[in-house]
Amino acid sequence: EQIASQFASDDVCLLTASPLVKTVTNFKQVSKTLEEFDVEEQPSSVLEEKYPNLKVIQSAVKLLRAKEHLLQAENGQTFHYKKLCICSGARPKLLTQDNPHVLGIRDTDSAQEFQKRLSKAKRIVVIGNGGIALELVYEVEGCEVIWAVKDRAIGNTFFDAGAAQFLIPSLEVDKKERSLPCKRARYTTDKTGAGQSGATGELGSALGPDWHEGIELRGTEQNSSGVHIEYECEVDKIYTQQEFLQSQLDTNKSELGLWPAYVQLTNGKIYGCDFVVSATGVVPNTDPFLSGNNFELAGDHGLRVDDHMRTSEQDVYAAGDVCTAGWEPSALWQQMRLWTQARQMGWYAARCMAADVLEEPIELDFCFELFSHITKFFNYKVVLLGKFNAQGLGQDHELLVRCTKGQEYVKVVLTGGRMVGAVLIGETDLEETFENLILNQMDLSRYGEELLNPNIDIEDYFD
Ligand SMILES: Cc1cc2nc3c(=O)[nH]c(=O)nc-3n(C[C@H](O)[C@H](O)[C@H](O)COP(=O)(O)OP(=O)(O)OC[C@H]3O[C@@H](n4cnc5c(N)ncnc54)[C@H](O)[C@@H]3O)c2cc1C
Ligand SMILES: NC(=O)C1=CN([C@@H]2O[C@H](COP(=O)(O)OP(=O)(O)OC[C@H]3O[C@@H](n4cnc5c(N)ncnc54)[C@H](OP(=O)(O)O)[C@@H]3O)[C@@H](O)[C@H]2O)C=CC1
Repeated sequence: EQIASQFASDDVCLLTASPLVKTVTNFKQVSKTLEEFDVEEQPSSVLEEKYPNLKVIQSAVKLLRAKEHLLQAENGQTFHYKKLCICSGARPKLLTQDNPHVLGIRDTDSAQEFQKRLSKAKRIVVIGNGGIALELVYEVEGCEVIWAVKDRAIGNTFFDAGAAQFLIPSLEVDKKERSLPCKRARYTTDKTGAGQSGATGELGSALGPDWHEGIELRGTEQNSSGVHIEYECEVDKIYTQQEFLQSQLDTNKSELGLWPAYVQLTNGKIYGCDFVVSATGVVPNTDPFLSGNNFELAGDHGLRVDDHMRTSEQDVYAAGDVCTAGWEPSALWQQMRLWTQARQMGWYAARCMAADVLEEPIELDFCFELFSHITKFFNYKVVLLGKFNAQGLGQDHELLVRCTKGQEYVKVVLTGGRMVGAVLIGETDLEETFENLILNQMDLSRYGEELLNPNIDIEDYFD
């Protein structure tokens, strides 16, 4: 959209493997860096009507020859470009490939497959301790969930053990008694039921906020059988029923019951289950269509981009989950593969492409100054700012925490008396003030613990 509006008389092509195009709507800048928006899937005609110079072509790219500036699509068309931006996202990094008992969740198709399998399940095992696992264990009903996490506390990619402690009781509350959802970015999925995947069957767009809204995530049991958490363990082995029964494992097999699959954890425990959800992160979508070029990849296999979102191939930019920020980041920003950052990177990459064509200078956008994310976990609004988990600070930091059970959890990270990060759970109303305190790096030493005193209106304090 940004390129099409900046170069109204040039042809812009959006090549996508998905039949529907995701668009950002109701964009709202909540504060300097925090933003809220909806993500909607729309037919490509909506976008083409808005930008007459934009053409949406629904066909997966099968080959890129960057030196020749050309792309080949699966529908047989060849495209010559002046500038190209790769936004091919990421795919689930599954525990094991091609195991029919292991599912990942990424797009509408995989979410529907999950729902179908869940509707016949009594027990599932969820592996991983990030965004998807947190959402699933809370949303699934009528099915026992065994949740195996590597860490000592839940949700390690998003918060610390204190926040986890605050959230855990929500898992025990009966779903009917849970409070109403709070406001957050809404993601709407295609209601026609049209699948998203392209010809390769693997290229649907990632789901986003509230993907589970409107999908019933229910197993076969009448009552919710709850979530059982196994801490500090990983998967040792996954057995099919036949493999398990034939194995020499020193365990009472009949006691474990008869299940389609069995998961052996590194703590020695074995659980029978209907299937396993591998919510173990993502890997950028770079193959096979980018092979044969000279792209520099980062350690996480993302396309490394510089501060102008340029890859190592000339005139090829990248944005979103597929890329890895290769510039020296601000002390308060880190990359996380999220909607917010995908939108910001796409918008900034387009501006960089335009600046390069027009030979104009461009500075790294302000949104990369401070990490910020608004989301929802266990029905609580969650705001993450800066080095919210004291990432990279070693021992050189101090934490201040305020917690009211069932209501709010506030944590700030200070280093040298200055605020560098915060986790805000619940309706704290502190995000804007804390964002300002982090951005202006004011010395807060003299306020000490008063900073989180609930009887002080902190907004007035620092006005
Ligand atoms: C279950 C789930 C829940 C999530 N919840 C949240 C959340 O609450 N908040 C949040 O901020 N983030 C969330 N995320 C993360 C967020 O969805 C991603 O960070 C975001 O979608 C990345 O956007 P992207 O455009 O880079 O990639 P994608 O959205 O994955 O889009 C990539 C596009 O590239 C296309 N494509 C791939 N290969 C090709 C090819 N060869 N040719 C043509 N087209 C191709 C695909 O069809 C797709 O349309 C969630 C992710 C998942 C899986
Ligand atoms: N509300 C939100 O903002 C949401 C965001 N998302 C995003 O969607 C994407 C996919 O989500 P998700 O898959 O949950 O990815 P995440 O990166 O959020 O979490 C992956 C989790 O799996 C763990 N893990 C990795 N490998 C293994 C393994 N072999 N065994 C056990 N655990 C392992 C990771 O631990 P470690 O970190 O120690 O490697 C981490 O806890 C992410 O980019 C995520 O940010 C998804 C849902 C909601």
